[in-house]
Amino acid sequence: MSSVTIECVLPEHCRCGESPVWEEASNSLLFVDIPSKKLCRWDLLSKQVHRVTLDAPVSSVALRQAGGYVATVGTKFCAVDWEDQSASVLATIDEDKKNNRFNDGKVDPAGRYFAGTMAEETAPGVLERRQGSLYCLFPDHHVEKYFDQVDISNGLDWSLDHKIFYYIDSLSYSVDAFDYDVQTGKISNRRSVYKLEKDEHIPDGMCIDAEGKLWVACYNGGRVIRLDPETGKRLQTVKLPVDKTTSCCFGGKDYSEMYVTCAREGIDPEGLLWQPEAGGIFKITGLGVKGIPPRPYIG
Ligand SMILES: O=C(O)[C@H](O)[C@@H](O)[C@H](O)[C@H](O)CO
Ligand SMILES: [Zn+2]
Repeated sequence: MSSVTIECVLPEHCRCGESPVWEEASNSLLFVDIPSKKLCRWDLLSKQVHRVTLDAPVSSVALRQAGGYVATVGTKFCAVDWEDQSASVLATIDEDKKNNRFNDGKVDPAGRYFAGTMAEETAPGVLERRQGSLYCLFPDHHVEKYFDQVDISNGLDWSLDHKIFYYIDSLSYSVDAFDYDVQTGKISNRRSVYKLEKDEHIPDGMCIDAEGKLWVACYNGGRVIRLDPETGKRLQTVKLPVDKTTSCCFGGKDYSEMYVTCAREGIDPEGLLWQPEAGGIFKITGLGVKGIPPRPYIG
């Protein structure tokens, strides 16, 4: 039995850290700090972090096959040139909803960029309900809307055989599944595969492991949980020394380490006394399971 260890590897004070993505080519972790409008890259060997500030909240980032990255910035899908620190717009969504912004996003097994929206929060978890939608940016840069009525669009990933799309609307306290057609990108047949328990609080970011099990970061729950989407059972709970865990991904050597982002915003000074590392990047080792590489957007 390997033993699980948890370490804060980067004492960043992210207001809302999110969207961790491992970039093998640079041996680094990408992540965003949404309200700070920052896209960050942390180099595993040098331990240096580079930050690019954009002109609107950056809610997710993904690799791009053509080089650089893609990111969801405000209500735009953007291409990001890391060298000259610029973002160019690929598509704009929710133009009729002035208070909306993108939230979590990820690239599907065929290289399409999925991301959902939400109304801007006045405080963590406080927002106008059902304003969000789920979108997909296709390789030719056209966008399709899949559904609306979303509260906080979050956690997304695909099954290892690419036949299921997993999705979280946080305030439904449910992890959902859809049938997935990887040829067309179409989703159908929504159902719930796991309902969160009270002490798990709010489901946020999610990733799949190499055994097809789901890892969900629990906002306010201070943990990541491992779920079997076939049986609907929780298999494991890993607690972290911070409350507002937001998302997780596998990375490092052979994708054998898990990286977890979290938020500092919304914690009062008293709370910060017992969780001084809130907003940092955490690394979990010894899980005994690996992840899979992130896919690049192919447009
Ligand atoms: O990171 C996100 O997904 C949202 O942008 C955050 O604001 C929080 O998760 C939310 O506050 C939880 O309720
Ligand atoms: Zn999130």
